[in-house]
Amino acid sequence: MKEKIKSAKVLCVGAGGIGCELLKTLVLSGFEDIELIDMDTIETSNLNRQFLFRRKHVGESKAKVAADSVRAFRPNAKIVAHQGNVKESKFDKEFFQKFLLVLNGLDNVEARRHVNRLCLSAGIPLIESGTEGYLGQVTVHYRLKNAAGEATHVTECFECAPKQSRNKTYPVCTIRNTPDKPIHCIVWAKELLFARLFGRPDQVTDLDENKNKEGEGDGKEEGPSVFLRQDGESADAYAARIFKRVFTEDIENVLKMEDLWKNRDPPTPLRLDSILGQSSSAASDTHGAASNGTAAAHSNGGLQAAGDSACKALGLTDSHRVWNLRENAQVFLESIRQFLEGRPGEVGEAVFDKEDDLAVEFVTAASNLRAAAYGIPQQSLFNAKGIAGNIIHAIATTNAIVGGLIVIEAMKLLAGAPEHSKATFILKHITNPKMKRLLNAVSPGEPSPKCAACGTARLELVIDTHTTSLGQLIDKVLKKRLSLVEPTVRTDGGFEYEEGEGLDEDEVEANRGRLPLMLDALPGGGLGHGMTAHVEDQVQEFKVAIEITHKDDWDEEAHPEGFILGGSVPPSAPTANGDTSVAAGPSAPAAVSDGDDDDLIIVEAPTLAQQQRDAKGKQKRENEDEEAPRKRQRAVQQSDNVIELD
Ligand SMILES: Nc1ncnc2c1ncn2[C@@H]1O[C@H](COP(=O)(O)OP(=O)(O)OP(=O)(O)O)[C@@H](O)[C@H]1O
Ligand SMILES: [Zn+2]
Repeated sequence: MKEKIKSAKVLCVGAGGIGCELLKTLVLSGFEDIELIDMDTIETSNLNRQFLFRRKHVGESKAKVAADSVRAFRPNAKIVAHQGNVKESKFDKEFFQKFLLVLNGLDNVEARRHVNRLCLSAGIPLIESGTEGYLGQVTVHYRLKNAAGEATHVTECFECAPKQSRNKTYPVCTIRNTPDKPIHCIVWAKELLFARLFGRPDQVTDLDENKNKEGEGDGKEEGPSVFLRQDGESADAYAARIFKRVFTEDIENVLKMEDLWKNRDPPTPLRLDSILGQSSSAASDTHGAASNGTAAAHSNGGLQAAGDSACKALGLTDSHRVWNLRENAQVFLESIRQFLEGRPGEVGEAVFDKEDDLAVEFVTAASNLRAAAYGIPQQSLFNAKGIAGNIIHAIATTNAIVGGLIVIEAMKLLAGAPEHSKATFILKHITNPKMKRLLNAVSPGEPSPKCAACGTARLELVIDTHTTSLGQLIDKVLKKRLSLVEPTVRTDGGFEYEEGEGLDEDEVEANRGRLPLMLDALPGGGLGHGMTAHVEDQVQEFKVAIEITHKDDWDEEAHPEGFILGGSVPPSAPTANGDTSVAAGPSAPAAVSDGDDDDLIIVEAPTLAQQQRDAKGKQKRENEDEEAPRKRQRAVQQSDNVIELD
C-alpha cells in the first residue's frame, strides 16, 4: 500500500482552502507524485486558512507557492505546479490520462462540471469536494473496468444528480411593501435604493414604480428623477431629502394600502429630526441643519468626504456591534454625502460591490432603518456585509476534514476496494440523535440515464427562436448554463457553427459572421420549433442533442434568462397560455446555478390573496423541516456561495 501511494500520480485541481489542506494531507500520507492546477494568485484574505501561504507571498501564484511550501517539509515529493485555468485546452484528455486519480478542491460549478467531463472522457476516477461554512462533502465518481473492458464499479457522475438552484428569489411586493426579515431589507437597500441613488439613472428599478404603477399614493406620474440630485442642492440636503422620501413618505404611503395590514403589523414612518434629536455631536449638528432643509454648506466638523468610509468619519469602529437608530441615520446621511462629494465620478454608474466599504455601510444603514420602521431585527455591519455579499465565512476545520476525507477515499481506490467508497457529508448539527454523527457517510449514487454528461439524455430548450440569435444561444445556454468551453452546433439541415483551436482565420471569420443570425433564420432550414441542435464540445468530449421548442411572449420576471432548459421529457407544443410541460421536468438542469456571485432575483409577486396563501404554506413548511439537512447538503455540492438565512 505504501508503495502504491508513493508511486500514484494524482492531479489536484484548486489550491485554495480545500486545496492547501488536501496537498498537505496527501504528502504527509506518503503521496509523492502530484500535479497541481490553480489559476489564481494569493490574496491577503486567503491567509487565515490557506496556511501554505504567508504574507510575503501575496500576489504570487497559489499553485507555485503551495508546491514550494510543501517541498520545504517533504523534499522528496515531486510536485508540478501549473498556474492556469483547468478549462485551458492544454489540460485535455491526454493530460488527464497521465493520472491515476483526480482530486478537486474547487469553488465553482462550471469548473467542477468541466473536470467531471474530462474525467469521464479520460476514464479517470474523480474525487469531488465542497465546503460551505460548517457544512462540507466529499463524493466519488468513477466507471471502473476490468481487463476485458467490462464495467465493474460504476457510480453517478458529478452531473447526474439534479442540481438545486441557489438563486434566492423574493417577491417584489414583499421587498417593496411588506418585508418581514432582515434579508428583505438588505435586498431592498442593495438592489433598489443603492441602484437608484448611485447606479445608472436610466435603469428602472422597482423603487420607481412605488407611486405610479399601482395607483398608490397621489397617483402622480413620477419617474426616477426624484432620486436625482437637483441643481444647487447640497449633498447634505439631498441625503436628508432621500431619507424623508424613503423612510417617511414611502412608509406613509404604504400604510394607506390598508389590505396589507389586516394580518400584519403596520410599519412606523421614521422622522429624521426626532431620530437625530436636539443633542449635539459634530455629526448630528451638521446633518440636523440639513434635515431642516436649510441646505447649509457642510461645515466639515472633522469629517472627511474621502469617499471611502462613513464609519471611519463617524468613529464607528466595531463592525460587530449593531448600531442604534441614530447611528444608522448618521451613517446613512454620511455615506450618501461621501458618495456625492468623495466620488462624484462614480455616481450614476456605481454597481454594488461587497468589497467597497462605503457601499456596504450605506446598505447596512439603509436596511437597518427600514428594518426599524418595520420592527425587524437590525444587523451589525459585519452581518449585513455577509448577507449582502452572499458570503458564508469559510471554516478552516471544515476544509481540513474534507481534505482528510478526500485522501481516505483516494486510498480506498488505490487499495482496489471501490466497494468501500463513500460519499460523506459533514453536518453542522447532529440531525439524527440515534446516530450521534456529524459525518454522514453513504454509498455513492447510481448513474442517471438522464444525465447529459454521462448518460444519453436529450435536452429540451424552450426559447424564442425568432428573436434569439445564434450568438445568444451559444453564450447564454451553451457556455453559461451548460458550461461548454468551445461548442460546436450542427443542425439537421446541414448548418454548422464551430469554435476552438485548429480553425484557420477564414473559418474563424466565417463562423463569427453566423453569430448574429436568428435561430429560425439559420441557413439550411433554421433551428425553429421542433428541430434539433446537435451540440458538442470536443475538449470535454461532451455531446448532447437539444430539441428546440419555440415560445414567444416571455414573462421576464418568471424567466429572467429568457429560456427554459429541460430534461429528457419529449417537448410538447406550446399551449395557449405559453406553458409547456418541459419546464417541470424533474431533472431539469434549468435549476443549475450559473455560478455568479450575485444571485438575488426579485420577482413580481401575484396578489395579496396569494401572498397570504404563501404565508400559510411557509408556516407548514417550517414545521416540516426534517428534510432540511439533506437539502442543505445538496446546496453545498453546487457552490460555496449561498445566502445563509438563519
Ligand atoms: N477554473 C479553474 N481553474 C483553476 N483553478 C480554479 C478554477 N476555478 C477555481 N479555481 C481555484 O479553486 C480555488 C478554490 O479555493 P477557495 O474556495 O478557497 O477560494 P479562494 O478564492 O481561495 O477563497 P475566497 O473565495 O474565499 O476568496 C481557488 O484557489 C481558485 O483559484
Ligand atoms: Zn452523470
